[in-house]
Amino acid sequence: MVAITAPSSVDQIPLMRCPKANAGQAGAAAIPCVDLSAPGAAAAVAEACRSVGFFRATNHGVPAGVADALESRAMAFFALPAQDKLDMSGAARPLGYGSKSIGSNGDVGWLEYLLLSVTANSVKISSLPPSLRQALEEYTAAVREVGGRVLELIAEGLGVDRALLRGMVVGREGGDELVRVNHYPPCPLRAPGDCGVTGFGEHTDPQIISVLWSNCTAGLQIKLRDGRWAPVPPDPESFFVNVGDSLQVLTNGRFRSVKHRVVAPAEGAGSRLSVIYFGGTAPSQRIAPLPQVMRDGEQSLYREFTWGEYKRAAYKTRLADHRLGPFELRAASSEPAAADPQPHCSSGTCMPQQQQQQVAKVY
Ligand SMILES: C=C1C[C@]23C[C@@]1(O)CC[C@H]2[C@@]12CC[C@H](O)[C@@](C)(C(=O)O1)[C@H]2[C@@H]3C(=O)O
Ligand SMILES: O=C(O)CCC(=O)C(=O)O
Ligand SMILES: [Fe+2]
Repeated sequence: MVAITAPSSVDQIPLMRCPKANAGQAGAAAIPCVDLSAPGAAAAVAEACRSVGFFRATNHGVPAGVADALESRAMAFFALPAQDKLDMSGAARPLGYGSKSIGSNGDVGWLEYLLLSVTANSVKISSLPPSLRQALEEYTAAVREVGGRVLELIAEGLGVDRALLRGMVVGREGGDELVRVNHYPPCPLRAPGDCGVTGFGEHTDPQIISVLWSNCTAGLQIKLRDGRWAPVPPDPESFFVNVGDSLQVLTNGRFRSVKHRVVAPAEGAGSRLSVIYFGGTAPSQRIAPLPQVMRDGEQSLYREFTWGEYKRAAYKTRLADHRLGPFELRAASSEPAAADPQPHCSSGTCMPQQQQQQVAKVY
């Protein structure tokens, strides 16, 4: 097991329980798969973004070694003492190294992570080990290509200029692309009832798209349109793409940003490692429905805003909040209740505090 000495401020975090996925294997089957190199990929991508807001992408052209190299370098980094990780990366504010605390508004999860900004040519990192830095650079260059290809396919599927969305995001000067490496060690805690421990609580991603890779340890779940949670079977040979809030707005709600969450691996399951590329745009970019997707007389469901404005507002919210709410113009885009169909612990805490403290020391 990876030994992490958590900073004392997070030793006492309440760990949230995470009810089991309730869409079962049928839910997993509901996850669309798109061969990015096939003829008809644009239509398939658009249909997946419309129906689920999430899909598995195959034939993406990234050699397996690229993610594998990053996985081994990242695991070696996360195995270092906490102080070394903090010294090398700085404490997440929001960029840097974080442990258990997500964002700055009280969200917690059973994970540690690196959150990094991608600049024009490279990942902005001060003093990470050179081998990790190199693996991150290579991975980022590759995943950006996948993101760019997906954005071209989305544009084609929507019937807008093929380069429009890619140009908003990939390598855009002054843009806002992020890479996050999440490490979820096996969790020795047992949540009461039919629950697991929350690794990363339910949320939507605020950007345009997110492209995720994970190792073969499961945990990611997405919320289907009918409110059920579907497990996403891991597949290190594929990438997983999800629609972010900004793409929901750019399509005037035709594509919906998908709620997702991660359940921490149980003891014996191995560590989950995920790497996510978040394709955001420049702070000055206006986020509004693309005129080319609108039908005659169709009204925007959202008031106008820029990415900078949305991001500032988003970072003041809690993970599970409906971040687009304050930007919606009418109830037509109503969000299904955030509440899970299965009841949560009323206290929000599922571990006796003494047990939490013990576990914080193990983890
Ligand atoms: C609780 C939070 C963490 C987050 C910023 C926020 O206030 C709400 C959105 C969160 C999220 C989710 C997707 C990405 O992981 C992330 C980097 C992002 O852009 O929005 C995180 C933010 C974070 O971890 O700082
Ligand atoms: O780690 C994962 O699989 C997903 C994490 C996630 O949703 C995020 O970092 O925004
Ligand atoms: Fe996410």
